[in-house]
Amino acid sequence: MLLLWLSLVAGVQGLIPVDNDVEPEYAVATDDDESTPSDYFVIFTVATEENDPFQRYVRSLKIFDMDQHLQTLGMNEKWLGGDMNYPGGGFKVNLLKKAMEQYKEEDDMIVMFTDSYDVIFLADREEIVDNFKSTGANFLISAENYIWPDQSLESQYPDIKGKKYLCSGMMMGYATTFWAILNYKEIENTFDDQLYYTHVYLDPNFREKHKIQLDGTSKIFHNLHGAEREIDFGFGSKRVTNWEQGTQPQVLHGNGPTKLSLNRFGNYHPKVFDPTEGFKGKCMVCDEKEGTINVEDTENLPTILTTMFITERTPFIDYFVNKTFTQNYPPEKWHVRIYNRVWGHADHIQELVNYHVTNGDKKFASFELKQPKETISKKISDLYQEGMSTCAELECGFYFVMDSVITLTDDNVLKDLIHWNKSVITTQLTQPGQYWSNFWGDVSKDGFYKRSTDYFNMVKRERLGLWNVAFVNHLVAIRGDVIKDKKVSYVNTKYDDSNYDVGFNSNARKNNVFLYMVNLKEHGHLKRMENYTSHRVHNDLWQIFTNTLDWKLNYIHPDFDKYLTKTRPEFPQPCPDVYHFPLLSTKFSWHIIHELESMPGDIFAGSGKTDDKRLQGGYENVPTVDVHFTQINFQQEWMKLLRDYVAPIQRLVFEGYSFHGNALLSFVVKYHEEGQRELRPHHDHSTFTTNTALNRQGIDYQGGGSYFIRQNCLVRDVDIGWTLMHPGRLTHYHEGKPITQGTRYILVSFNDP
Ligand SMILES: O=C(O)CCC(=O)C(=O)O
Ligand SMILES: [Fe+2]
Repeated sequence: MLLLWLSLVAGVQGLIPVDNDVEPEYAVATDDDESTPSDYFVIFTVATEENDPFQRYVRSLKIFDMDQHLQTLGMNEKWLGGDMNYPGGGFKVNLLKKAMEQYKEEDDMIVMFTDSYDVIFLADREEIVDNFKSTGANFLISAENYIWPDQSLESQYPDIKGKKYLCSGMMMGYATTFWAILNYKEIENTFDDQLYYTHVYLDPNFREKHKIQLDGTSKIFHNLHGAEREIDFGFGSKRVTNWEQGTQPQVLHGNGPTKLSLNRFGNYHPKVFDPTEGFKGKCMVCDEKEGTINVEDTENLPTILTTMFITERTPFIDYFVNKTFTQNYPPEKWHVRIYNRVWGHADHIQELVNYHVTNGDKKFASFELKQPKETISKKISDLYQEGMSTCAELECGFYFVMDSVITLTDDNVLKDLIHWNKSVITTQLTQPGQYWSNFWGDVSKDGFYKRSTDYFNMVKRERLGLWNVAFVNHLVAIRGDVIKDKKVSYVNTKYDDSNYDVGFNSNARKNNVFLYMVNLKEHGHLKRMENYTSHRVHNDLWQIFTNTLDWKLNYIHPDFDKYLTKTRPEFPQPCPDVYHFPLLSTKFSWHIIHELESMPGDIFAGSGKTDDKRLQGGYENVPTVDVHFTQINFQQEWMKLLRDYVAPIQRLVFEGYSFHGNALLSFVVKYHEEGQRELRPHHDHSTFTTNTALNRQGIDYQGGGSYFIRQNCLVRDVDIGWTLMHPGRLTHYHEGKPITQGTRYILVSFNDP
């Protein structure tokens, strides 16, 4: 026994690197030692490059401590097995034959062969070997429902339990048997390997002599093609189960058109994500450090290129450009490009560039702005492709595509994506309150959207993790080496120019590039681009219905939310029952003034008289020089603002009353030293009034202010966007104090008249 034992161990040395300095202890090994014969195991695979699916394969082996058994054949060698899309692969058989020669007499050794790009392991060696032994076979080959590549052999297949046709992507058995199989016949490199094994299996004498079986019931191997529905996903700690056969397969093969299915299984198994832990589940792979980039190590951060693409008219374009420029990344390692294809944005973009680049303090590694005169005649896909080639020329470590449809609300997006070190990755961006996002869980045959079973769980942010998905766009980080190796491209003649992103994703999938989406952290969202008007100066002001969240980010005062949580006694009250809070942003104030002042002629002219045709009664008791929101079609927008932001504050400060949502008169008042300077004492035609400062007392004008006569109280120094809220038709008899210099703008709304 001991003699045989030693010869076995000699074989093991070929599999596991042995440290020569260590005294070999195996000669005195006991049965439960590491090097018992059950250890005598090797897994072969053939792979010519260490791409994403190969890394997934190796990780699945590592999870079960089996990577030590792996021998990869053909790595970095030229593939001689013909076109992978057609029958071929005899090359695999010949590589195996060469590698197996050394084990040809090892009759206790168990050898496994699997494909790697479309295979994952789901169990450990012990379970696999035990299951193998329980079959009584000397050699076990995986089975499927379809005959390939030679249908004419149909009648020769023996009937067995479960699936009866052979698939050569996964097999295992004793080394001596495998050797016999590999030597059944000579095989050309370009001959089909599956057909080779089929001939072996369909030779009844050979099959019986060598006890060759197919694994018809997925005891070990499960091929997904035509058998996806037999499989119960099993989650995290639970196993993938073939409920039709009552088995728990240990190796899963995404053969044929089931690659995306396998990707989905691979999002959970082995030990990738466990949705059973807690409500949201647990991303197990997210905790793995191996292969990731430490983005805290600023010295060693990769050089990057970010490219902003503006290919359609975009609301809140300045927010998009600003948030890109202010990302947290060392500028000396950061190249920036802008491709603008929209004439209407050209001047604005130039201004933003002047601010951030020409006059900014960040000195970028390089910068270029391409305006419509250069970009408009080019195809969109060519612009994206050009950006990518620039990245290759600049030897960048990562290339970021950033489309103007995105809104980033976080400054660490670049680093957070680089961290994962993936070939292609995005962060989940979704239209607020919608299921429209920047990734697809699955694609149909034609390459377009298809819902995956877990898409909603991700979009609703119920499952947070790192996901291998079918399609990503709008914010995409692509690793430099993937670009250099030409595995990704925006050029794809199958799709028209407007579907440049569909073409990109299709190319990537074809080239075994995984497309990741991470949703651990909320980095931003997507805007809606439809219904965007173009006839205003500040069209964004009218976006409160279409892009409500962006409207808030841009036009509501940054401190507004803090006041929602205050109690009434905490609320600033400059005069009795006159409350004071930050409502609108400085940007809103500037935009609304600018919008009115850029209208042709003088839109304020003609107002300020008691006869007022704009009013239903045609008469205004205490007229101001003003513009009513009805005049600029802003009334509905303003009412929404009242409902969404003013009403909750009103309920807080005037307890027991609830805003009815009416406001017939909302207007911008202009006091000017040469026009109307003041407003005489009056009551407002409202239950409560809001009065918002749109410019600065002491800078833009002198004097002014709201004076509450009965309370003998003047409020003068109101910051931009801050709003006074006071009772209207009773108790707060008030006047507008005269300005002594400049122009004063206020926004007044008579609420619930
Ligand atoms: O000038 C002010 O602050 C008061 C304006 C006012 O009372 C009004 O427009 O009704
Ligand atoms: Fe008033």
